[in-house]
Amino acid sequence: MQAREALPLLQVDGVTLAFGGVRALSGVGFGVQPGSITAVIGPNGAGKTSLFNTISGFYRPTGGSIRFEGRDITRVPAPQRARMGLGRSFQNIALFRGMTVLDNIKLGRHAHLKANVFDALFYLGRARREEAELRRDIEERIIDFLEIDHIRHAPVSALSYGLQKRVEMARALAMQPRILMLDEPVAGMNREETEDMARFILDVRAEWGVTVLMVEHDMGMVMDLSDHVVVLNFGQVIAQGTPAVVQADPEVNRAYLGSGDVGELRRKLQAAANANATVGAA
Ligand SMILES: Nc1ncnc2c1ncn2[C@@H]1O[C@H](COP(=O)(O)OP(=O)(O)OP(=O)(O)O)[C@@H](O)[C@H]1O
Repeated sequence: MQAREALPLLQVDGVTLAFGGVRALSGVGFGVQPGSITAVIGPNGAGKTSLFNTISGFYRPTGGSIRFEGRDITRVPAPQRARMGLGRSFQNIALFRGMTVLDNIKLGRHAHLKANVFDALFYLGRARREEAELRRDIEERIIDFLEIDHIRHAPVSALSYGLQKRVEMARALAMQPRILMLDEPVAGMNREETEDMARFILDVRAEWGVTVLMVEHDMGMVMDLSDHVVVLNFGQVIAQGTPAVVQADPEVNRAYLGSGDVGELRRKLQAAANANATVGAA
């Protein structure tokens, strides 16, 4: 929890996105505070992936603006946004499956360094040595942190789904992001894998100082981990605030009722509330 409101690290204002006649996003606005864990939730088709793709620059919004560290990035191309510090994972894992874990992580790092190729040429020998050392340091720190040392030389295709998700997080971290965007980080995971991932998300903030923005369907996890929750429905923000505020919002309940998800949502919200009451605030 932050002691006071700082300037948002990421500010989304009035973002609108249309695919032909389909309005995927309509005037979406929210801020991500530095050091926070912010979650975007909503029923299927609410616009969560479209929003993520717009923030990371894969989609160009038809209206509105996105500011990152105070700078307007609405028209900045996706690779540049990544180098500026917007790292992300994908709903359907986007790793190179035939390559090893380590090579996938190296690729994340490479994307980060690409902008400095010409600078590096100037300093050639020294810069290259320093870069190689730094690169190794970062890779080792990430491998150690995510507890994936034992699989570093394994091809990604041989790993369980949970481990692949962890490697994807490692690759995103290798870019040394200021904000880590996680698209359904625990989708398809069993309970143990989910708990591991929740711990990594909390630790990534605590130990690496990385701000987290995630899309997630697992309500227990969202309510446990998040400082701020943004609820989308039909491409609009229908509620946002702390987990407690969002859980109490009648429109949120109606949105899930309309989608047929309400039984599941209520059960999970109740479980999360009970757990919070027992454990106290995180
Ligand atoms: N590439 C696309 N072309 C056309 N329509 C799209 C495209 N991507 C998304 N949409 C539409 O935009 C709306 C929002 O979809 P989006 O995938 O962003 O929702 P979501 O909240 O991520 O859903 P889910 O939880 O199922 O992943 C939907 O009506 C969807 O059909």
